[in-house]
Amino acid sequence: MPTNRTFTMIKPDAVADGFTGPIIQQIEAAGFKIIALKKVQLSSEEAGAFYAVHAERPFFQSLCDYMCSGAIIPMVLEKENAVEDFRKLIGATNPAQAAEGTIRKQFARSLESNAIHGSDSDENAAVEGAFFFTEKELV
Ligand SMILES: Nc1ncnc2c1ncn2[C@@H]1O[C@@H]2COP(=O)(O)O[C@H]2[C@H]1O
Repeated sequence: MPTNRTFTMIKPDAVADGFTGPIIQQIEAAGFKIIALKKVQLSSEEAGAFYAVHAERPFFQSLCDYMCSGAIIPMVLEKENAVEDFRKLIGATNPAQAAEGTIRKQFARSLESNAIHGSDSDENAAVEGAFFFTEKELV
């Protein structure tokens, strides 16, 4: 995946709360182009595989249960400096610490149910994008 791309997913709390439209609107208004988008529901195994890096963390099982509790909207986005700019747009992992105006500040419920994911590096963006989308879907 080119380095001007990042991976995101709108998480089950935000989809269930009806925030998909407003979140996508803010993403596009911030200059990100949507390269790929779909709606899926993860199995417990898929959630565990996606978050394998957190397997030893105390919140791992709860995170997997939450992530397969409802539909999610994975997307690949394109913009110059995509990874860094997108993490600024979504704000801190914990919405209580997220800056005013960020997506998590506006739409997240809690540290776990934090509305949206954003890749933390170009390398992880490529791996995470490939988890959900084929090469043909990422042209
Ligand atoms: N201390 C924590 N307790 C519960 N959930 C967490 C904690 N830290 C991170 N998470 C969740 O784990 C997720 C890892 O990916 P994200 O950074 O997108 O969002 C994170 C939260 O949803």
